[in-house]
Amino acid sequence: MLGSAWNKGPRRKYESRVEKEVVELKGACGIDMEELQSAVECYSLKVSTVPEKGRSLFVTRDFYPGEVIICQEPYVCVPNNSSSHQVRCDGCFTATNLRKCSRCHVVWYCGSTCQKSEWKLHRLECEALSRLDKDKRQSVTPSIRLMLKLYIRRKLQNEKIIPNTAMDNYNLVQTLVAHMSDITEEQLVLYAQMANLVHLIFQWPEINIKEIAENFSKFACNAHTISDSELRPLGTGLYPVISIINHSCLPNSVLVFEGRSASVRAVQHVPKGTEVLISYIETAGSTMTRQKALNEQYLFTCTCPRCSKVGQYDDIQESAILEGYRCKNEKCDGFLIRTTDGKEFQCQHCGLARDKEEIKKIANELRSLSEEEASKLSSTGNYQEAICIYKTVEKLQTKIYHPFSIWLMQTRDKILKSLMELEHWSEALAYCKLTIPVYQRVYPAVHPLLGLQYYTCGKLEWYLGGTEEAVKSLTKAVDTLRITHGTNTPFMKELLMKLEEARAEASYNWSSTER
Ligand SMILES: C[S@@+](CC[C@H](N)C(=O)[O-])C[C@H]1O[C@@H](n2cnc3c(N)ncnc32)[C@H](O)[C@@H]1O
Repeated sequence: MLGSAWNKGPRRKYESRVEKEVVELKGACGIDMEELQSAVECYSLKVSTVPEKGRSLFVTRDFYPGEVIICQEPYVCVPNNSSSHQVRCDGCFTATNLRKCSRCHVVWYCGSTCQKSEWKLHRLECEALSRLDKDKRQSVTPSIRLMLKLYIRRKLQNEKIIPNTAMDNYNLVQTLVAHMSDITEEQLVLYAQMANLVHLIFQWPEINIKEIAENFSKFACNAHTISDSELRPLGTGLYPVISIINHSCLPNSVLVFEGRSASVRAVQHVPKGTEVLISYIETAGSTMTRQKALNEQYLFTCTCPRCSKVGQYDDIQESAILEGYRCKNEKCDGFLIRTTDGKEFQCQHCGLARDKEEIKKIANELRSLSEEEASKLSSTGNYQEAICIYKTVEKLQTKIYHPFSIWLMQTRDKILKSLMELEHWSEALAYCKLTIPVYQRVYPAVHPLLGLQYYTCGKLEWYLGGTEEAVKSLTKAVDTLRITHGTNTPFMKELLMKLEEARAEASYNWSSTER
């Protein structure tokens, strides 16, 4: 099944990462790197190479919380349309009033404005897709489409149909990290199969299967999930300058989207000369969980200040709370550590021992419950049935996991979302309140997820008539989200308006009780 170009000759041994970066910085893309440096200089930024990390983005002036460090339109992007995701418009990612392209029957648009704005890119894709039979069209996943669009964009820029700019050209894609020598054989085979499909769809002799496979590997560690203001995933995009930003589990910046355009905002003071760092992953997990996620998808070992604590008492304690077990005494909030003989766990607060076998039994019961089934049920609108499964999971998790467990927090979040869909506001508020102390513990004070949870809490309190509580929660939401999301987006304008209305209502209620 593998393409001939891929099979011919031995797999090239790739140069070491940093060496490769230096070659790329000085060599093939020399001119573009200079152009890129002057383009990012306008943002008060500089690209430098750091040992063990490769290219990195540094600030050349102080940035303050809430300030946009850089924003960029995608080089290419696609909505996550699939059988398990809502279908969205290729232009603006909306999910309403959609119509399929009448020729290829693959791509959707909300109207002629989006269809016209995407036409330059879609024309060649449409031609290629409409040659496929129905079965083959089914195999055109969002990742395949992202690759088709990448090559079309390259072709249109080469032919000067779309202009090249310093921050928007294919040479920047060429400089992205691919990690070809580090990925598993299984991934390699998958990328080669996907590359074959792209080759077959295009039938363009000038594109080479090996290069397409390498670009799939680049997507895996450089593309970003485009999400809405409430961090619900909508699609995937490649932003070649934002892709220069490295990861930290204690980042100084956050990546958010407004429509398809991406903005990186400072969440704390970023002094001149500091590296801009965002988080690539969910940072609520233990060091081991975070390291695993980073190693598997991004193929590096994080050495940020949080990860450097691995093995120290603080880190052991944090892992035991976030992902470990609870004390047998229900009134005790202590965390458990395995005893030296490995047969039991011991509470580090009250000293009570807990039998490993008893925990194992409940863990097995938990494993037999299908959370996958619950997630399918809620994605098809069967919220009541999904809640039943999640509540059984929650009951068992409460028996074994620490009250600040992230597993318990995630289950309660799923129950909360389903309850909101069913408009069971009062129970939803109770669940939201259960999650907030965990959010406060696992996320830094300025984190979009914490801000959004305050927002949900505030909205529910307001619907339920708790105006004063709503004002407090919405104020906390605004304090956080004005930094992570800015103040000019429709989402933030709506939140600010809700806060104003809640304040007005609270002062009216107060003045009427005074009278
Ligand atoms: C999106 S790219 C970031 C830019 C990249 N440094 C470059 O040279 O193009 C992601 C890759 O950068 C590297 N990287 C990112 N953050 C890192 C970190 N904290 N430590 C080491 N390598 C890191 C990893 O190789 C990762 O796969």
